Amino acid sequence: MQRRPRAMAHNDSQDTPGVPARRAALKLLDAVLRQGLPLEAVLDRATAGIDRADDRALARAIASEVLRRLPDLDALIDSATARPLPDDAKARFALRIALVQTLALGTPAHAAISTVLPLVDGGPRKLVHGVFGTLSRRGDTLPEQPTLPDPVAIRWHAAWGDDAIEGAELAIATPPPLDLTIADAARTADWAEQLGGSSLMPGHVRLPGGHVPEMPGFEEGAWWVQDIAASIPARLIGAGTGIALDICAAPGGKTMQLAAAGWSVTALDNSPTRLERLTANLARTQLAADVVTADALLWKPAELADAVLLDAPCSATGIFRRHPDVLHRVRPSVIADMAAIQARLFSRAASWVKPGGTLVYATCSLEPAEGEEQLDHFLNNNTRFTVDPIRPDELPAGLVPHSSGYLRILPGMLADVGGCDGFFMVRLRHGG
Ligand SMILES: C[S@@+](CC[C@H](N)C(=O)[O-])C[C@H]1O[C@@H](n2cnc3c(N)ncnc32)[C@H](O)[C@@H]1O
Repeated sequence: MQRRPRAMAHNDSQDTPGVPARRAALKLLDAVLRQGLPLEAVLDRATAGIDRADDRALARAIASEVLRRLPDLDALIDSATARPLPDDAKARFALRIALVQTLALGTPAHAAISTVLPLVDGGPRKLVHGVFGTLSRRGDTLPEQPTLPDPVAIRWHAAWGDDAIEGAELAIATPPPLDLTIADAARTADWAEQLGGSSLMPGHVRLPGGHVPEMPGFEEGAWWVQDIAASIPARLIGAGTGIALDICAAPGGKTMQLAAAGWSVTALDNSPTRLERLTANLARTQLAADVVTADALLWKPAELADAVLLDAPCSATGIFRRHPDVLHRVRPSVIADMAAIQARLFSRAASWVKPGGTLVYATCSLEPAEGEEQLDHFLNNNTRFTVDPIRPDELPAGLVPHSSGYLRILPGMLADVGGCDGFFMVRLRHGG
């Protein structure tokens, strides 16, 4: 484990305005880049003591943008130093934070550097000031198409080729749209009109953005936020009145889809805090499900289900647009660990499906080990199940099922209408 930057020990109350947000951004970057933690998991801790919501949001925005632009920021820094700074040098962290503000977030140069220099107090202030000044005078900019970190580019190139790399790099530079799933698909056109959005398929509305709690329909629970790709696994199960098990359910996007489609849903998750969000979502949308807090590797249902949805825990590399930390902290060992858990969950989920019933397996991952390879392994070990091929008419225009019947969503797909998350999903039928 590398050393921690000394700035961690500082008392925020001593700071001038603007500095606490940058100090929190430094803590977030330290947690992701050096400790390998998810940014969301450390957000509260890193921003503790910052009263203003907009300062907390700024800290997160700065850290996220650094993570999106890291290889290009580092190339700029290296071009202005005689010898490369170590990756974990406090000066490099400070420069990344200052530069991303001027080059990507529109902060004036004097504000960006004056709020970052206190982060290196008692350290290389002169160096940071000098490198920042050199780059500002040169008028260097970041490339329009950001560069993926090398290990990710190599891995995804080997799996998916040039187009996916190009698609991923362009996706990093484009703010993702806000997708909503409409509880009553028959009202899709009404909501698209009321909210000023467009629809890519029934039950879906896409907007450029928005302040969700203030938007019409939020309080009455007419819709919930869900990327269009994430809405497809539950759509593959369709409407029904039998028993559906959603066994990695929280925060509940797919549980709500299944409940709205008529199923008697049991929503299971092993995270009590994430299940609190699921329960609040059900209350807001006035949809019903039995909520169970349990480890799916130990739990068993009382009876077999007509449909089982396994939206398995995964590396989440498919959601890099909104969570760019995955580009840096998901290493091969993380993927292998997740794949081992997925294989166990997949075979347990299969044992809970009635003869003739449906099993959907999905991951928001761009790693074959969490998608195609899981399916191969499952089919080799569960001969009662066959792939129930996904049909093109079940998908938004622009997404096409693989010839083997599953759906692989890669970066660059749907790019002309704003893109979507990366996913793998397959529908299987229990042959009895
Ligand atoms: C991809 S997320 C699910 C997202 C959810 N299906 C939705 O649409 O809102 C995976 C979930 O699996 C849960 N999980 C991880 N390991 C689990 C286990 N062994 N048993 C039950 N849930 C688990 C996590 O807490 C997480 O909420």
